[in-house]
Amino acid sequence: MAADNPFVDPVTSEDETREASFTVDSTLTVGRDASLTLGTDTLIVLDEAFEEKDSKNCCGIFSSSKISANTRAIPFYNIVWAEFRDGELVIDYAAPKSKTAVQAATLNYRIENPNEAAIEFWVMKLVDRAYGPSQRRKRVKVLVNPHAGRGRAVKWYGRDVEPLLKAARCTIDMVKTKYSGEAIEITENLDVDAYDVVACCSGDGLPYEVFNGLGKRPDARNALSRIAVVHIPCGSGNAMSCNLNGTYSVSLATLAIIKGIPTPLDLISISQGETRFLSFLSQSLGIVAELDLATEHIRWMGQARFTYGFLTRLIKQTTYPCDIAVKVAMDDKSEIREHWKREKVNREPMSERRGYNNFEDDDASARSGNEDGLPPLRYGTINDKLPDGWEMVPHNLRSFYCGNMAYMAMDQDFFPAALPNDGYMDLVCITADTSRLTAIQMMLSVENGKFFDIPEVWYRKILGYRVIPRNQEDGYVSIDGERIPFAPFQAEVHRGLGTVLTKSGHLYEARGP
Ligand SMILES: Nc1ncnc2c1ncn2[C@@H]1O[C@H](COP(=O)(O)OP(=O)(O)OP(=O)(O)O)[C@@H](O)[C@H]1O
Repeated sequence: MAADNPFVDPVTSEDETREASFTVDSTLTVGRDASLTLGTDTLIVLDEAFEEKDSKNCCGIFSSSKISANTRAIPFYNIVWAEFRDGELVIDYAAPKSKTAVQAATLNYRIENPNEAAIEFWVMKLVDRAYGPSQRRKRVKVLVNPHAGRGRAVKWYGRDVEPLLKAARCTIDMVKTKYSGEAIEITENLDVDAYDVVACCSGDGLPYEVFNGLGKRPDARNALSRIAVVHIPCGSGNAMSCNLNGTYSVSLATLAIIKGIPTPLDLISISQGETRFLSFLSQSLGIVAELDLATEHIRWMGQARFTYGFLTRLIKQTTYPCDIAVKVAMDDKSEIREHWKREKVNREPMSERRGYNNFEDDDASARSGNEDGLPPLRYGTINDKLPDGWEMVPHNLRSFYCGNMAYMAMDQDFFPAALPNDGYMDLVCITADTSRLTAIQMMLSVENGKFFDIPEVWYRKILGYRVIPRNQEDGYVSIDGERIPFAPFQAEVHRGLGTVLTKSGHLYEARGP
């Protein structure tokens, strides 16, 4: 049973019998004046030497975990490795450096006349508690975009990422990308049996390339389910880390990845012209796409450029005419909220979170065709006739915004009901008849978490859509923050096609609706 359930620590379950016949104290004495105790959530370190070190002020990184002059508590979450070798006990952990950063640190104790079996068993229990259901010693392909953000990704990798991965005994294979699109080539040809994780030290642009590289392979489905794509926030747009790691901190994101639990991720096929590619984060047209893509010239304003861009478009009452057909799954906010609450406590195994096992819709093609490549399109491409039951409706929108994750940036929880693998995209449309005042309220409400409840926010869970822009020579369509041609496109979601690592194993780090 334990092997089927990612939320049960298999090592713990299997070892219950071993433990029963092996009376091991939770406290390990590691010297005359020191002991280590496995507490509920922390390792409690009692060491007379702390007092002395404190008086010499040489134990700064440990001070935030101080319980008393000679006792410290290290959360199991922060412990990344422990081993007993050649008479020495070594515990590697992420020590708090500031409120928003951790750094690799080590505790060493040489033990005279050790009871090796007892110590090894104690170490095993410590590592079990430190990792829970998360895989240890992950094999990580790291891709660093040297141009991401303000060009500091390489420096941050060396300072914050690599030391923690090494402390966790991960296998590391790092490559700096040399040109745009190289991450697609690398992952299209990656030996997926040799790695567990592809980690992008970048903005959201590199994960977008990685999903698409894996998606181009003849064994796309296998590759996308085996390899967890993760993000270490080094760019200017870092929504992925916000959703999965709950942080913009490079070192805290690295720790979240070391401890992350494989989680299936819905991916979206976009069909435009003759091409098909994948989106993992969002698709937008109208005001949000322009803010994403057309405010580069005022980048010096920082986050304020979005507010400025939004207000100038609002004053001009800019609208975006288009024809839209949507395959709606839920359009009632209370139903959507109940759905999210149900999913929050859903502990279905991973295998049940991929594909549409009980798809009651019109088409069985989703499970037919090539078993290995990308799943067939249930709703066809943009060039096919409109699927049965879909209806093109003319709209005059201010914004068409479709999300697969909750946060679109730090504190920008646009899609609070989004879930990693419920098999739906979340769609927010803002219509032209929304007053300027309401539009401003909406903008402000995104930060204070009240966006979902504003009556004028038109929020739906959907399976697919087609958009055809009208009466505009040119404009902006943004897919995961990347610009694509201003031309008709169609989207449909594939349940749990991709894989990421999350802290919970099934939710984003957002509050929910
Ligand atoms: N060596 C390179 N030279 C130029 N472009 C690169 C290189 N490596 C990656 N890229 C491209 O940089 C783009 C943006 O990358 P990323 O999202 O990592 O950073 P970012 O700072 O958030 O960027 P942006 O704000 O421009 O989206 C990606 O499309 C990627 O293909």
